[in-house]
Amino acid sequence: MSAEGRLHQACLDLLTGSDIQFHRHSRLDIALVKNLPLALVFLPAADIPTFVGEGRVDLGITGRDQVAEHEAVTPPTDTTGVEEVLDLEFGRCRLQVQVPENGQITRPEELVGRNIVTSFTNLAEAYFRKLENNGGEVVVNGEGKGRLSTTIKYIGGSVEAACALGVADGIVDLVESGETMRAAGLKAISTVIESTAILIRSKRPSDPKLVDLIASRIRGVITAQKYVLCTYNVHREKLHDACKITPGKRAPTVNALEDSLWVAVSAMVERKQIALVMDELSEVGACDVIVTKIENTR
Ligand SMILES: Nc1ncnc2c1ncn2[C@@H]1O[C@H](COP(=O)(O)OP(=O)(O)OP(=O)(O)O)[C@@H](O)[C@H]1O
Ligand SMILES: O=P(O)(O)OC[C@H]1O[C@H](OP(=O)(O)OP(=O)(O)O)[C@H](O)[C@@H]1O
Repeated sequence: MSAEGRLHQACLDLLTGSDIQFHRHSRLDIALVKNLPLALVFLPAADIPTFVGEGRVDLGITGRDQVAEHEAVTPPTDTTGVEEVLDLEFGRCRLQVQVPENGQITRPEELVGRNIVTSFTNLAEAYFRKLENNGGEVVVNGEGKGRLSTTIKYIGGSVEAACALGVADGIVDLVESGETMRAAGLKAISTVIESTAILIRSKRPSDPKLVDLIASRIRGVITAQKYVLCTYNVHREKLHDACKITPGKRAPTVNALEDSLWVAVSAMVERKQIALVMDELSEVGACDVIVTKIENTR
Protein backbone atom coordinates (compact mmCIF):
# COMPACT_ATOMS: atom_id res chain seq x y z
CA MET A 1 0.00 0.00 0.00
CA SER A 2 0.92 3.63 -0.59
CA ALA A 3 3.73 4.81 1.71
CA GLU A 4 3.12 8.41 2.77
CA GLY A 5 1.20 10.40 0.20
CA ARG A 6 -2.34 11.13 -0.81
CA LEU A 7 -3.68 7.59 -0.63
CA HIS A 8 -2.02 6.71 2.68
CA GLN A 9 -4.66 7.79 5.21
CA ALA A 10 -7.54 6.25 3.23
CA CYS A 11 -5.54 2.99 3.04
CA LEU A 12 -5.04 3.02 6.82
CA ASP A 13 -8.78 3.59 7.31
CA LEU A 14 -9.52 0.60 5.06
CA LEU A 15 -7.20 -1.61 7.11
CA THR A 16 -8.83 -0.47 10.36
CA GLY A 17 -12.29 -1.16 8.91
CA SER A 18 -11.11 -4.62 7.82
CA ASP A 19 -9.78 -5.35 11.36
CA ILE A 20 -6.24 -5.79 10.09
CA GLN A 21 -4.25 -4.87 13.20
CA PHE A 22 -0.60 -3.95 12.98
CA HIS A 23 2.07 -1.77 14.53
CA ARG A 24 4.46 0.02 12.20
CA HIS A 25 7.80 1.01 13.74
CA SER A 26 8.93 4.42 12.56
CA ARG A 27 11.26 4.26 9.54
CA LEU A 28 10.29 0.64 8.80
CA ASP A 29 8.43 -0.11 5.57
CA ILE A 30 7.22 -3.54 6.68
CA ALA A 31 4.74 -4.25 9.48
CA LEU A 32 3.60 -7.65 10.72
CA VAL A 33 -0.14 -8.01 11.18
CA LYS A 34 -1.02 -9.11 14.72
CA ASN A 35 -4.24 -11.00 14.05
CA LEU A 36 -3.62 -12.57 10.60
CA PRO A 37 -0.62 -14.42 9.09
CA LEU A 38 0.48 -11.60 6.78
CA ALA A 39 2.79 -8.60 6.53
CA LEU A 40 2.09 -5.13 5.18
CA VAL A 41 4.58 -3.34 2.97
CA PHE A 42 4.50 0.44 2.58
CA LEU A 43 5.81 1.46 -0.84
CA PRO A 44 5.66 4.50 -3.15
CA ALA A 45 2.42 4.37 -5.18
CA ALA A 46 4.37 4.10 -8.46
CA ASP A 47 6.29 0.99 -7.33
CA ILE A 48 3.33 -1.06 -6.15
CA PRO A 49 2.29 -2.45 -9.59
CA THR A 50 5.87 -3.74 -10.10
CA PHE A 51 5.97 -5.61 -6.78
CA VAL A 52 2.49 -7.06 -7.29
CA GLY A 53 3.23 -7.82 -10.95
CA GLU A 54 6.36 -9.73 -9.99
CA GLY A 55 4.31 -11.76 -7.50
CA ARG A 56 6.47 -10.51 -4.57
CA VAL A 57 3.40 -8.96 -2.98
CA ASP A 58 -0.03 -10.63 -3.23
CA LEU A 59 -2.30 -7.56 -2.96
CA GLY A 60 -1.71 -3.86 -3.51
CA ILE A 61 -3.52 -0.54 -3.22
CA THR A 62 -2.48 2.24 -5.59
CA GLY A 63 -3.93 4.58 -8.22
CA ARG A 64 -5.36 3.23 -11.47
CA ASP A 65 -3.06 5.77 -13.17
CA GLN A 66 -0.01 4.05 -11.69
CA VAL A 67 -1.23 0.62 -12.75
CA ALA A 68 -2.00 1.89 -16.26
CA GLU A 69 1.46 3.49 -16.47
CA HIS A 70 3.06 0.22 -15.45
CA GLU A 71 0.94 -1.79 -17.88
CA ALA A 72 1.56 0.61 -20.78
CA VAL A 73 5.21 -0.41 -20.97
CA THR A 74 6.14 -1.74 -24.42
CA PRO A 75 6.87 -4.51 -25.02
CA PRO A 76 4.92 -6.12 -22.10
CA THR A 77 7.14 -7.77 -19.50
CA ASP A 78 6.73 -10.65 -17.02
CA THR A 79 5.66 -8.17 -14.36
CA THR A 80 2.78 -6.64 -16.34
CA GLY A 81 -0.72 -8.04 -16.14
CA VAL A 82 -1.79 -7.44 -12.53
CA GLU A 83 -5.48 -8.08 -11.88
CA GLU A 84 -7.81 -5.31 -10.72
CA VAL A 85 -9.97 -6.64 -7.87
CA LEU A 86 -11.94 -3.62 -6.77
CA ASP A 87 -12.45 0.11 -7.33
CA LEU A 88 -11.89 1.73 -3.92
CA GLU A 89 -13.48 5.01 -5.03
CA PHE A 90 -11.08 7.38 -3.26
CA GLY A 91 -8.04 9.26 -4.65
CA ARG A 92 -10.09 10.47 -7.62
CA CYS A 93 -8.06 12.48 -10.13
CA ARG A 94 -7.36 12.80 -13.88
CA LEU A 95 -4.18 12.53 -15.87
CA GLN A 96 -4.49 15.44 -18.27
CA VAL A 97 -2.64 17.08 -21.14
CA GLN A 98 -2.00 20.68 -20.11
CA VAL A 99 -0.70 23.72 -21.99
CA PRO A 100 -0.09 27.41 -21.12
CA GLU A 101 -3.42 29.13 -20.65
CA ASN A 102 -2.48 32.12 -22.78
CA GLY A 103 -0.61 30.18 -25.47
CA GLN A 104 -1.56 29.30 -29.04
CA ILE A 105 -2.18 25.59 -28.45
CA THR A 106 -5.77 24.53 -27.86
CA ARG A 107 -5.84 20.92 -29.12
CA PRO A 108 -3.57 17.94 -28.21
CA GLU A 109 -2.92 17.33 -31.95
CA GLU A 110 -1.03 20.63 -32.00
CA LEU A 111 1.50 19.16 -29.55
CA VAL A 112 2.55 16.43 -31.99
CA GLY A 113 6.26 16.85 -32.74
CA ARG A 114 6.79 19.11 -29.71
CA ASN A 115 8.22 18.63 -26.20
CA ILE A 116 6.16 17.01 -23.47
CA VAL A 117 7.23 16.62 -19.84
CA THR A 118 5.59 14.12 -17.52
CA SER A 119 6.05 11.54 -14.74
CA PHE A 120 3.85 9.18 -16.81
CA THR A 121 6.09 8.58 -19.81
CA ASN A 122 4.54 5.25 -20.90
CA LEU A 123 0.98 6.60 -20.89
CA ALA A 124 2.06 9.86 -22.55
CA GLU A 125 3.94 7.92 -25.22
CA ALA A 126 0.95 5.66 -25.90
CA TYR A 127 -1.32 8.72 -26.06
CA PHE A 128 0.85 10.65 -28.52
CA ARG A 129 1.59 7.53 -30.56
CA LYS A 130 -2.15 7.17 -31.11
CA LEU A 131 -2.44 10.85 -32.05
CA GLU A 132 0.48 10.58 -34.46
CA ASN A 133 -0.93 7.47 -36.09
CA ASN A 134 -4.18 9.32 -36.65
CA GLY A 135 -2.66 12.01 -38.82
CA GLY A 136 0.54 13.24 -37.22
CA GLU A 137 3.87 12.48 -38.84
CA VAL A 138 5.37 9.12 -37.77
CA VAL A 139 9.13 8.67 -38.10
CA VAL A 140 10.28 5.06 -38.42
CA ASN A 141 13.62 4.25 -36.81
CA GLY A 142 16.23 1.71 -37.92
CA GLU A 143 14.54 -1.23 -36.15
CA GLY A 144 11.36 -0.72 -38.13
CA LYS A 145 9.45 0.30 -35.02
CA GLY A 146 7.41 3.50 -35.31
CA ARG A 147 9.27 6.17 -33.35
CA LEU A 148 7.52 9.18 -31.92
CA SER A 149 8.14 12.58 -33.41
CA THR A 150 6.84 14.00 -30.12
CA THR A 151 9.53 14.15 -27.41
CA ILE A 152 8.42 12.74 -24.04
CA LYS A 153 10.72 13.63 -21.13
CA TYR A 154 10.52 12.24 -17.60
CA ILE A 155 10.41 14.54 -14.57
CA GLY A 156 9.67 13.09 -11.11
CA GLY A 157 7.89 16.09 -9.54
CA SER A 158 6.84 19.73 -10.01
CA VAL A 159 5.94 18.86 -13.61
CA GLU A 160 3.70 21.93 -13.76
CA ALA A 161 6.78 24.20 -13.79
CA ALA A 162 8.11 22.73 -17.06
CA CYS A 163 6.26 25.01 -19.50
CA ALA A 164 7.14 28.24 -17.65
CA LEU A 165 10.78 27.11 -17.52
CA GLY A 166 10.80 26.58 -21.28
CA VAL A 167 11.45 22.82 -20.98
CA ALA A 168 8.08 21.78 -22.41
CA ASP A 169 5.36 22.92 -24.80
CA GLY A 170 2.87 20.85 -22.83
CA ILE A 171 2.75 18.53 -19.84
CA VAL A 172 0.85 15.39 -18.88
CA ASP A 173 0.11 15.58 -15.16
CA LEU A 174 -2.46 14.70 -12.52
CA VAL A 175 -5.29 17.09 -11.75
CA GLU A 176 -7.50 16.79 -8.71
CA SER A 177 -8.86 20.21 -7.67
CA GLY A 178 -7.10 21.98 -10.57
CA GLU A 179 -5.43 24.45 -8.18
CA THR A 180 -1.86 23.50 -9.11
CA MET A 181 -2.69 23.70 -12.81
CA ARG A 182 -4.30 27.15 -12.54
CA ALA A 183 -1.55 28.49 -10.25
CA ALA A 184 1.00 27.45 -12.90
CA GLY A 185 -0.97 29.30 -15.61
CA LEU A 186 -1.94 26.08 -17.39
CA LYS A 187 -5.20 24.70 -18.80
CA ALA A 188 -6.26 21.12 -19.55
CA ILE A 189 -6.98 20.30 -23.19
CA SER A 190 -7.45 16.53 -22.95
CA THR A 191 -7.76 13.65 -20.48
CA VAL A 192 -5.44 10.65 -20.83
CA ILE A 193 -6.98 8.60 -18.01
CA GLU A 194 -9.41 9.00 -15.11
CA SER A 195 -8.14 7.48 -11.89
CA THR A 196 -9.24 6.26 -8.48
CA ALA A 197 -7.43 4.04 -6.01
CA ILE A 198 -7.83 0.35 -6.82
CA LEU A 199 -7.11 -2.96 -5.13
CA ILE A 200 -4.89 -5.12 -7.32
CA ARG A 201 -3.73 -8.72 -6.96
CA SER A 202 -0.90 -10.76 -8.32
CA LYS A 203 -1.57 -13.36 -11.01
CA ARG A 204 0.41 -15.80 -8.87
CA PRO A 205 -0.54 -15.08 -5.24
CA SER A 206 1.39 -17.07 -2.61
CA ASP A 207 -1.79 -17.62 -0.55
CA PRO A 208 -4.93 -17.31 -2.73
CA LYS A 209 -7.30 -18.12 0.18
CA LEU A 210 -5.90 -15.34 2.35
CA VAL A 211 -5.97 -12.96 -0.62
CA ASP A 212 -9.69 -13.70 -1.13
CA LEU A 213 -10.37 -13.18 2.57
CA ILE A 214 -8.64 -9.78 2.67
CA ALA A 215 -10.28 -8.71 -0.60
CA SER A 216 -13.68 -9.69 0.75
CA ARG A 217 -13.11 -7.70 3.97
CA ILE A 218 -12.02 -4.63 2.01
CA ARG A 219 -15.02 -5.00 -0.31
CA GLY A 220 -17.24 -5.06 2.79
CA VAL A 221 -15.78 -1.80 4.10
CA ILE A 222 -16.11 -0.09 0.71
CA THR A 223 -19.73 -1.21 0.35
CA ALA A 224 -20.47 0.00 3.90
CA GLN A 225 -19.03 3.42 3.04
CA LYS A 226 -21.03 3.57 -0.17
CA TYR A 227 -24.43 2.71 1.31
CA VAL A 228 -26.62 3.80 4.22
CA LEU A 229 -29.52 1.88 5.74
CA CYS A 230 -32.85 3.60 5.20
CA THR A 231 -35.86 2.52 7.29
CA TYR A 232 -39.36 3.97 7.20
CA ASN A 233 -43.04 3.26 7.77
CA VAL A 234 -45.50 3.31 4.91
CA HIS A 235 -49.18 2.52 4.32
CA ARG A 236 -49.61 -0.89 2.67
CA GLU A 237 -51.35 0.77 -0.30
CA LYS A 238 -48.17 2.74 -0.99
CA LEU A 239 -45.73 -0.12 -0.35
CA HIS A 240 -45.28 -0.92 -4.04
CA ASP A 241 -44.43 2.73 -4.89
CA ALA A 242 -42.08 3.01 -1.92
CA CYS A 243 -40.24 -0.21 -2.79
CA LYS A 244 -39.63 1.13 -6.29
CA ILE A 245 -37.85 4.10 -4.67
CA THR A 246 -35.82 1.86 -2.31
CA PRO A 247 -35.29 -1.45 -4.14
CA GLY A 248 -32.28 -2.23 -1.90
CA LYS A 249 -29.23 -4.17 -3.03
CA ARG A 250 -31.16 -7.43 -3.39
CA ALA A 251 -34.66 -6.51 -2.16
CA PRO A 252 -36.08 -4.36 0.65
CA THR A 253 -36.98 -5.99 4.00
CA VAL A 254 -40.67 -5.51 4.83
CA ASN A 255 -41.90 -6.07 8.42
CA ALA A 256 -45.48 -6.05 9.71
CA LEU A 257 -46.45 -3.39 12.27
CA GLU A 258 -49.05 -3.64 15.08
CA ASP A 259 -51.23 -1.41 12.90
CA SER A 260 -52.03 -3.91 10.12
CA LEU A 261 -52.57 -1.15 7.52
CA TRP A 262 -48.91 -0.10 7.82
CA VAL A 263 -45.54 -1.81 7.27
CA ALA A 264 -41.93 -0.99 8.17
CA VAL A 265 -39.43 -1.12 5.32
CA SER A 266 -35.62 -1.16 5.44
CA ALA A 267 -33.27 -1.09 2.47
CA MET A 268 -29.68 -0.15 1.63
CA VAL A 269 -29.51 3.07 -0.37
CA GLU A 270 -26.49 4.64 -2.06
CA ARG A 271 -25.24 7.41 0.23
CA LYS A 272 -25.08 9.96 -2.58
CA GLN A 273 -28.74 9.28 -3.49
CA ILE A 274 -30.20 9.44 0.02
CA ALA A 275 -31.47 13.05 0.03
CA LEU A 276 -33.32 12.47 -3.24
CA VAL A 277 -34.69 9.14 -2.01
CA MET A 278 -35.99 10.77 1.19
CA ASP A 279 -37.74 13.47 -0.87
CA GLU A 280 -39.39 10.82 -3.04
CA LEU A 281 -40.40 8.69 -0.03
CA SER A 282 -42.10 11.72 1.54
CA GLU A 283 -43.98 12.31 -1.72
CA VAL A 284 -45.51 8.80 -1.61
CA GLY A 285 -46.48 9.26 2.05
CA ALA A 286 -43.71 7.33 3.82
CA CYS A 287 -42.97 8.63 7.32
CA ASP A 288 -40.59 8.10 10.26
CA VAL A 289 -37.72 7.82 7.79
CA ILE A 290 -34.47 6.98 9.59
CA VAL A 291 -31.08 6.86 7.90
CA THR A 292 -28.32 4.86 9.62
CA LYS A 293 -24.60 4.58 8.89
CA ILE A 294 -23.46 1.05 8.04
CA GLU A 295 -20.28 0.08 9.95
CA ASN A 296 -19.46 -2.98 7.88
CA THR A 297 -21.12 -5.45 5.53
CA ARG A 298 -20.38 -8.71 3.80
N1 LIG B 1 -3.93 15.63 -6.42
C1 LIG B 1 -3.30 14.49 -6.60
N2 LIG B 1 -2.03 14.51 -6.96
C2 LIG B 1 -1.33 13.37 -7.12
N3 LIG B 1 -1.87 12.15 -6.97
C3 LIG B 1 -3.14 12.08 -6.63
C4 LIG B 1 -3.92 13.22 -6.43
N4 LIG B 1 -5.13 12.84 -6.06
C5 LIG B 1 -5.13 11.51 -6.06
N5 LIG B 1 -3.94 11.02 -6.41
C6 LIG B 1 -3.58 9.59 -6.53
O1 LIG B 1 -2.55 9.31 -5.60
C7 LIG B 1 -1.49 8.65 -6.26
C8 LIG B 1 -0.20 9.04 -5.61
O2 LIG B 1 -0.25 8.47 -4.35
P1 LIG B 1 0.68 8.96 -3.19
O3 LIG B 1 0.66 10.44 -3.13
O4 LIG B 1 0.26 8.17 -1.99
O5 LIG B 1 2.11 8.52 -3.76
P2 LIG B 1 3.38 8.05 -2.93
O6 LIG B 1 4.45 7.92 -3.95
O7 LIG B 1 3.05 6.82 -2.15
O8 LIG B 1 3.63 9.23 -1.93
P3 LIG B 1 4.70 10.36 -2.07
O9 LIG B 1 4.54 10.93 -3.46
O10 LIG B 1 4.33 11.33 -0.98
O11 LIG B 1 6.00 9.65 -1.86
C9 LIG B 1 -1.58 9.06 -7.71
O12 LIG B 1 -0.98 8.12 -8.56
C10 LIG B 1 -3.06 9.18 -7.90
O13 LIG B 1 -3.60 7.92 -8.21
O1 LIG C 1 -5.26 19.50 -8.89
P1 LIG C 1 -4.57 19.60 -7.58
O2 LIG C 1 -5.52 19.36 -6.43
O3 LIG C 1 -3.83 20.88 -7.41
O4 LIG C 1 -3.50 18.41 -7.46
C1 LIG C 1 -2.64 18.08 -8.54
C2 LIG C 1 -1.20 18.25 -8.18
O5 LIG C 1 -0.83 17.40 -7.09
C3 LIG C 1 0.23 16.52 -7.50
O6 LIG C 1 1.47 17.00 -7.17
P2 LIG C 1 2.04 16.85 -5.70
O7 LIG C 1 1.48 17.91 -4.82
O8 LIG C 1 1.82 15.46 -5.20
O9 LIG C 1 3.57 17.16 -5.87
P3 LIG C 1 4.54 16.93 -7.11
O10 LIG C 1 4.28 18.09 -8.05
O11 LIG C 1 5.91 16.99 -6.53
O12 LIG C 1 4.22 15.61 -7.73
C4 LIG C 1 0.08 16.47 -9.02
O13 LIG C 1 1.30 16.09 -9.65
C5 LIG C 1 -0.34 17.87 -9.37
O14 LIG C 1 0.75 18.74 -9.49
